[in-house]
Amino acid sequence: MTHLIEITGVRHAYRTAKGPLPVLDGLDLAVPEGGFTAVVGPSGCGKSTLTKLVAGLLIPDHGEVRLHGSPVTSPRATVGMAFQNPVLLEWRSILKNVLLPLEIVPTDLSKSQQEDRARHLLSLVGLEGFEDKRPSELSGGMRQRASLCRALVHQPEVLILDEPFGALDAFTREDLWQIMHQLKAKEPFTGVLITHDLREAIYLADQVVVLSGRPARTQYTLDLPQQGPRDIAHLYTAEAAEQLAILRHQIEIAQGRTPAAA
Ligand SMILES: Nc1ncnc2c1ncn2[C@@H]1O[C@H](COP(=O)(O)OP(=O)(O)OP(=O)(O)O)[C@@H](O)[C@H]1O
Repeated sequence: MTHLIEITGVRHAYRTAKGPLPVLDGLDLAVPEGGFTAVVGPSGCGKSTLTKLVAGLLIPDHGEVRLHGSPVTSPRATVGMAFQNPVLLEWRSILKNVLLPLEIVPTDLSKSQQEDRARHLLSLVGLEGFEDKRPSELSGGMRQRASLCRALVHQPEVLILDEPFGALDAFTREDLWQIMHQLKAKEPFTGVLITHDLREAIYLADQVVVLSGRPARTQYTLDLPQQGPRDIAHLYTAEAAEQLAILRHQIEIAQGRTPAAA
């Protein structure tokens, strides 16, 4: 199978005043085109570092990160990112916030096509009618929906989501999960989701990768094949309970609280 994202044998250490801090030590990850991989692991194990490597914001000390077979050696504009804090610019309308990447990334779209695309994305996430509002006039969940549109507006080949729903209340978070499935059905992308929420991982992803404690390596991969959007009711099935139990066990191993089976 050809993979859009291929990470092989990646090792990376940050240079700090106290010497090198090894963060990744044997990271392997492959995401096929159109795939959606969730990455979970103990706090501070190197999950955000992994996203920086995919975006080309960091270059690994050893090993390789490839997108469509070509090594990532500098920042890639074709990677869209959304974070826990949506960081929308208050002096711009919601529409103009969503259009921001198209002012930076080269595009063949005319100004009116760009605006049509931004409006289309906003309508897909239920923000039709809010295009001219300022970020502070929207709820946290609405701001996060706008930031997802901004991450997708330039049709990135990879969408990286670094705990985008972590600051939302449980109900808003579930709404956003369902919106993610609807978005993916209409605006296909290849995604990497960093999360601490195992339910979120099994609801959204078709592959969950568990990282070990720092320095992190790929400890375990759970495949969750899915055809089309998943019903939220999936989370209350025996199958989901079993998947969650497997992942919880793996996290305990990663945290050093349970020894790995021989
Ligand atoms: N630029 C940097 N320089 C030095 N150390 C860093 C730098 N960025 C991150 N670190 C350290 O590297 C380790 C891994 O950080 P990273 O943010 O990748 O972990 P994480 O798994 O995303 O954490 P969390 O689950 O808490 O969000 C942490 O100990 C962090 O303090």
